[in-house]
Amino acid sequence: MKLRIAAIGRIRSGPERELVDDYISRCSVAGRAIGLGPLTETQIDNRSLKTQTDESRALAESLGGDIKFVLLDERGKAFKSPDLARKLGQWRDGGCREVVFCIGGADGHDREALPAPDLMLAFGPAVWPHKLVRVMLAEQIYRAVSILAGTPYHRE
Ligand SMILES: C[S@@+](CC[C@H](N)C(=O)[O-])C[C@H]1O[C@@H](n2cnc3c(N)ncnc32)[C@H](O)[C@@H]1O
Repeated sequence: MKLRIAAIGRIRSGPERELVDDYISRCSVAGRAIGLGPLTETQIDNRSLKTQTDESRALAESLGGDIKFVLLDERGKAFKSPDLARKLGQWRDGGCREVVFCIGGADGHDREALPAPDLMLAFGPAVWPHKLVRVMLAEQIYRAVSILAGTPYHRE
């Protein structure tokens, strides 16, 4: 089952770029033997997108068919890491082809321009900057894959 982060805005360089790239590559290695990955990233260039609705439409167009759609939103459900891992494992075992995790831009999502999500995932009720959300999401996906792979990365 492929894994993908789709995000509004491009992170070209800097500490967030380095962290996201590191988790993406670690995740793709850890998931290889257990049918998860690669983890990839779609960065949506929003320089010519004028409104939140334009951004959400562009996100919707990038999704593709036959996917599980995870919307990142502070109003969503917070998951313990092992529970997120379990959810990904269930989707993989159920024959899901790809999971796409979507992060909005500075103004968030226009829900009417997006399909209904299979899961709305929150990293708590606080609003985080979208670049940090991308780093945290890449890490949590890597953590979930590590849990399913049985590696010692995650500790409780
Ligand atoms: C700066 S926030 C946008 C905040 C916007 N005012 C709103 O109402 O959604 C940019 C994006 O980061 C993600 N995000 C921010 N905080 C989050 C949280 N606590 N949990 C999950 N995603 C979050 C969401 O995808 C959001 O669209």
